[in-house]
Amino acid sequence: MGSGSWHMEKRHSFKNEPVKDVEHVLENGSLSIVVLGASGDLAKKKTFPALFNLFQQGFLQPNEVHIFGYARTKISDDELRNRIRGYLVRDKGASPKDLEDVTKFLQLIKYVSGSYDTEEGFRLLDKEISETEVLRNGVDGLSRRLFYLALPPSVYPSVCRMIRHCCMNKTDLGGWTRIVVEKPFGKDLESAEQLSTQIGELFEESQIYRIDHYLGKELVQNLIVFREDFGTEGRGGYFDEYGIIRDIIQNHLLQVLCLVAMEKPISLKPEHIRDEKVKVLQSVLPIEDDEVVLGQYDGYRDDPTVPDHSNTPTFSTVVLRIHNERWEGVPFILKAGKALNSRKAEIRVQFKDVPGDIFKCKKQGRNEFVIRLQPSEAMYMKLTVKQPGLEMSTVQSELDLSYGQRYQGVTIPEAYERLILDTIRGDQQHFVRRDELKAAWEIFTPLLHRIDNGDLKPLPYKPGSRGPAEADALLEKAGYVQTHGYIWIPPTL
Ligand SMILES: NC(=O)C1=CN([C@@H]2O[C@H](COP(=O)(O)OP(=O)(O)OC[C@H]3O[C@@H](n4cnc5c(N)ncnc54)[C@H](OP(=O)(O)O)[C@@H]3O)[C@@H](O)[C@H]2O)C=CC1
Ligand SMILES: O=C1O[C@H](COP(=O)(O)O)[C@@H](O)[C@H](O)[C@H]1O
Repeated sequence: MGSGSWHMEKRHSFKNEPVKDVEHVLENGSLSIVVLGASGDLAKKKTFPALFNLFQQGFLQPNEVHIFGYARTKISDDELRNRIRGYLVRDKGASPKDLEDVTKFLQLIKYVSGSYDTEEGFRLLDKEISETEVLRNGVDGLSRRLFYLALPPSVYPSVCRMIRHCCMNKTDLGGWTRIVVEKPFGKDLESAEQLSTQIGELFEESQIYRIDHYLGKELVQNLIVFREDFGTEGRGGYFDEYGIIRDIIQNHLLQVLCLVAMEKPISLKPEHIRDEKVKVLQSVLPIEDDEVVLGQYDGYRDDPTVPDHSNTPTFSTVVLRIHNERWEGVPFILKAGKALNSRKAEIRVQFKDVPGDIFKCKKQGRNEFVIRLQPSEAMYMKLTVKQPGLEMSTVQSELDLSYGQRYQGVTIPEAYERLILDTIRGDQQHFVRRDELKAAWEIFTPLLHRIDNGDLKPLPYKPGSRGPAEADALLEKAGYVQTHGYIWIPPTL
């Protein structure tokens, strides 16, 4: 950086670049990526598009990679390809080059049909993988096998057993077998521990990648507001069994909180970072009922897959207290909801008022540091400054780092893209370790059981609102001061 000016270097390529302090071994040889549950929603909307983006950027080399879809539905290779084709190219619209890449990518995909609890299908899958390995490797390549479980957790144990018995990498070729498991990892502490034990008997912790896609987002830290402008349309059956705390707060928001509140790790090594996150989780005090507001939007129960008397919260605000030297007395407010007034995810750090304010409370609001995760990724500092002019009056303004403006032409990778690449590279930094998962469930299980037993009831709120008014009252009680009349507008180009 020169004096008086600055410049930005664009990273033209970071393919195979080792990340500092993380031991990556450059590997060559056959890489088989198996998407189990390939017929499903997540596979078509997230997993295959992420693989396509990695392929387009050269991280998945056609001479090394083969992709397998596996599920019970009886379809051909081409039928699977046709199901996912329309999801591969991002919103921007497809260029002729994109379409050419889509065709090349789809040619790498094969489909195998089979059940999740019998050996027949998995033996067939192993045969298909082994044949491509022989074809790709010649004599000295590696056998790398990545199994992505885009499946309901109820089948994880049997699927893991089948992989272990039928589909492990060929050790005579070297390489590895890794499995990626989706949330929800259980429904409470006991069921999560049971699942962890079942999978842990089959695979080493270093082979298990518990994915939380919030950890793959570009801007991830403490999160005080999380709002969505859509309800549970089409997912009511799943959602009603889990509710907003299990769906978003216990995992995504808590992970983000850990990254904000943790102390500096000894190094960037995944285990050092995860050690610090566990310390934060273990320092969280039991949740008090009067620091929780639950809501359910009007109309939620109209979904035919939702029971008429459902007590499931679609909204929650929860105050967490971290009992350690740094954070004693600071409320961490986690808020998430369906069918709210806007769809956004952000971390908002509000600064206390300065004691002995010489402006005699004429300031418009408190200073805040905001990290906007989505949409319009940005970091901005909301500040009270002097209104330019002869008068000594104040106004709110911001120092704004908006990514769209600052990093023009740079495509921000999708969370799943980054995380799948991490799995291939063997980097577990952004995945949830077993003890982290346990500590996270320890925090929320007592509250969840009280909700499940009907001891706490959700309050109604209107779709398109901020949630129940009681939630704003809780924020205020916790010490958060809402700013009125100031709105940050993401800059347009
Ligand atoms: N969809 C999303 O946006 C997100 C999903 N997830 C998680 O990812 C995983 C997959 O989600 P999603 O794709 O939405 O799920 P789906 O309900 O679409 O299920 C995926 C596939 O699993 C098979 N399947 C469904 N139900 C059962 C069952 N009861 N027993 C055995 N097999 C079944 C079906 O394939 P077939 O019948 O062909 O075998 C289905 O195509 C889940 O754990 C979910 O919580 C996480 C974040 C977001
Ligand atoms: O895991 C889930 O996350 C999505 C929100 O993810 P985002 O990347 O779109 O912010 C949420 O809508 C869904 O209910 C939940 O299962």
